[in-house]
Amino acid sequence: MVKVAISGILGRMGKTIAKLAYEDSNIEIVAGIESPDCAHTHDTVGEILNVDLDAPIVSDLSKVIDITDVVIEFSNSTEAALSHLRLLAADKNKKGMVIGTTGFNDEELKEIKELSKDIPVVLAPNMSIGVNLLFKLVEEAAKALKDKGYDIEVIEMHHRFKKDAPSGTAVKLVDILKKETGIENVVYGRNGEYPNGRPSDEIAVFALRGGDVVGDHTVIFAGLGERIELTHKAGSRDIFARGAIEAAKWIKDKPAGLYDMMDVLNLK
Ligand SMILES: NC(=O)C1=CN([C@@H]2O[C@H](COP(=O)(O)OP(=O)(O)OC[C@H]3O[C@@H](n4cnc5c(N)ncnc54)[C@H](OP(=O)(O)O)[C@@H]3O)[C@@H](O)[C@H]2O)C=CC1
Ligand SMILES: O=C(O)C1=N[C@H](C(=O)O)C[C@H](O)C1
Repeated sequence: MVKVAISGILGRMGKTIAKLAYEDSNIEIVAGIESPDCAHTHDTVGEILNVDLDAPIVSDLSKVIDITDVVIEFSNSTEAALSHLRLLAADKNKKGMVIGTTGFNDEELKEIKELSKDIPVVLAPNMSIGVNLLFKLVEEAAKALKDKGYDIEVIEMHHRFKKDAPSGTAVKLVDILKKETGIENVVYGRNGEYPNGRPSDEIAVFALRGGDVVGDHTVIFAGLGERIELTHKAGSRDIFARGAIEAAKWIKDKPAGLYDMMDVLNLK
């Protein structure tokens, strides 16, 4: 049995994870964590799910750290996620953390790497099986098409409420593409004059926002006379939530270190 505290419990992902975790006989939800600034609409996770579950909703992780094995972090705040990680890393019991929050800057990522020397951390901008397979397929395609005259464009679309752009998944796709192709120049959108047309040594990223789109990602490799498009479309947040729950089970009792969903899903 893995005892989890879910951070961002009142959010879209927090509620989805709580619903699926409650149905999982190997998981016990011991607490929900919300922002100290949020309107305190629920006292327990049971009230959110409309079930008999007395797990308290708190705004201070230190109040529930002793009863928690793993924190599942899906707040929309990178500062909140980092402050939770700092607390866990400093705790003598070395609990694990699964981080789904996106939008970390380079300095924050450096700190996550440093703190994960003390506790096991799964950090993944996308916890679905499909997207993690997409990462592999994109790596293969980029390897095969490197220096063969294919322009690379990345397009993502998400719901109108999303706070960060481009998505964490698109950032990871770009990291893979940069590594495999050696291209360093990344542009975000286009506007203006291009007298010499599209430079071959760039990767372009387009972040679309609108409506209730759960999350779409496409990588285009466009050559002269043909085009390959690798696309993943999420139809439900359950795919991310299931991944987060699997990661929480996987990370319990793992040695300290920084892991990703490729480790959890054995896709490496
Ligand atoms: N890795 C993955 O597979 C996926 C990652 N994500 C990422 O997860 C994050 C959350 O997404 P989503 O659920 O749609 O966002 P929501 O905005 O719906 O939910 C986030 C919740 O976090 C809360 N929050 C803010 N500050 C704190 C804090 N200090 N402690 C605890 N909770 C806090 C927010 O409260 P308030 O509203 O009051 O600010 C809100 O209730 C985003 O970064 C998103 O990109 C999303 C889907 C899949
Ligand atoms: O905010 C979201 O909704 C999502 N965020 C993640 C990201 O930024 O990549 C994953 C998913 O696409 C949904």
